[in-house]
Amino acid sequence: MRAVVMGAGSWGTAVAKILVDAGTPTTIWARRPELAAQIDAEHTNTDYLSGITLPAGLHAASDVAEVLPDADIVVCAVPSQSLRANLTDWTPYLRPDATLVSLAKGIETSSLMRMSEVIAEVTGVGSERIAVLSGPNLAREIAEEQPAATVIACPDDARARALQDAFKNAYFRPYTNTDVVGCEIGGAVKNVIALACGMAGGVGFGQNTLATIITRGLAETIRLGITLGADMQTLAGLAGIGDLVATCSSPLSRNRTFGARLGEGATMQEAQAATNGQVAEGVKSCTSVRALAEKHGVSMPLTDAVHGVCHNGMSVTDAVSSLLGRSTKPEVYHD
Ligand SMILES: NC(=O)C1=CN([C@@H]2O[C@H](COP(=O)(O)OP(=O)(O)OC[C@H]3O[C@@H](n4cnc5c(N)ncnc54)[C@H](O)[C@@H]3O)[C@@H](O)[C@H]2O)C=CC1
Ligand SMILES: O=C(CO)COP(=O)(O)O
Repeated sequence: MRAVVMGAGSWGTAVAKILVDAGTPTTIWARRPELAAQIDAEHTNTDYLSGITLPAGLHAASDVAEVLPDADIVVCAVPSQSLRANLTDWTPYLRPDATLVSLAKGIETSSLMRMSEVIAEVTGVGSERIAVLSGPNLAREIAEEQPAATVIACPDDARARALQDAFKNAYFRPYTNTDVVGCEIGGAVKNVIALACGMAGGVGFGQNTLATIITRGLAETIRLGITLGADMQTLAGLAGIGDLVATCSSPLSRNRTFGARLGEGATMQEAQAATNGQVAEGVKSCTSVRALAEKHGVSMPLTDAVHGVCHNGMSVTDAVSSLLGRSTKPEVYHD
C-alpha cells in the first residue's frame, strides 16, 4: 500500500515519518513548493519540526495531481476549518478505491459536521472507506520517536486493521476501533478543554484546578459523545481521556499554550501571533462544539466559558466565577 499525507504541518510531517518508519512507501504534499523541496532534499521541515531529521525515503511534492493518483491511503492533515476547501481540490485525483484517513481534531463551524462527515460529503466516498486517527499524539514527541499509542477508527474493521499495519512501527502503536464518532468528539472537545486548562495555568492556578478541569471536561465530552452515539469505552480510552490528559498537561500543546497566554492577560491577537502560524483548533471549535451541544440539548459549561473568553470578551476571572457560581449537583457525567 502506498500512502500520501496531504499537509506538511507539524502533525502531517510526523505522521509521514511514522508511515515511512512503518515500511509504508509515503509521499507528503506541502502547499508551498519550497517546503516540499526542503523536505525532499534536506529531510527537514524547519518551519514545523525544527531539529528533526526526516527519513531519507520520504518523498515530498507540492502538485496534487502528482501525489494523489498513486495513493491507496490518503491522510488528510490540514486544519479542520480548511478541510472542505482542500478536499474539493483533491477529489478529482483520488483513486476510486483509496482509503481516506482524517487527522484533524475539530468540528466544522459552518455545518457542525465532524471531519469524517465533511470527507464523505465532499468526496462522495462511503463511510466504510473513511477512517480517523486520534490519540495522545503530540507531534514533536512522536517525531522524536518517544513511544505512543493511538486509535485508528473505521466502520470497516478489516480496513482499520490494514491501516494499523501501515502505521505501526517500533515507537507508534495503533489500536483499532469502529467508533468514529467517539474518536472525533474526543479529539475535538479536548482542544477546547486544553484552552481552559491553559487559561487556569496562565492565571496561576495549580494542579487541583487542572485535574478538576480535566475531569469535568471529560464529563462534558462523555455527555456530548454519548448523545451523538459514541461508545463510552472510546471516551475512556486513548482518543478520549488519553488525548485529553496529554493535551491539557503538555506545554507542547498549541491549545493549552494559547489558553495560557489569555490567562496571562494577552489579547486574542497576541495569543494568535504566538502560535507561529500553527493551528489551535479549539479556538474555532469551541463555537461549533458549543452549537452542536446546544442543538442536542447537552450542557457544556467549560466549553461555554472558553467560548465566552475567546469570542465574547469575557475575562478569565469572570469565566472562573461563572463556573463556580453555578448550582451544586451530584458528581455524575449526565445532567
Ligand atoms: N500537531 C499535533 O501535535 C497534532 C495535531 N493534530 C491535528 O492535526 C490537524 C493538523 O494539525 P497540524 O499539522 O499540527 O497543523 P499545523 O498548523 O502545524 O499545519 C497545518 C498544515 O495544513 C496546511 N494547510 C493547507 N491548507 C490550509 C489552510 N487553508 N489553512 C491553514 N493551513 C492549511 C498548512 O500549510 C500546514 O502545512 C489539526 O486538526 C490538529 O488538531 C492531531 C494530533 C496531533
Ligand atoms: O492533538 C494533539 C495531541 O494529541 C495536539 O494538540 P495541540 O493541537 O493543542 O498542539
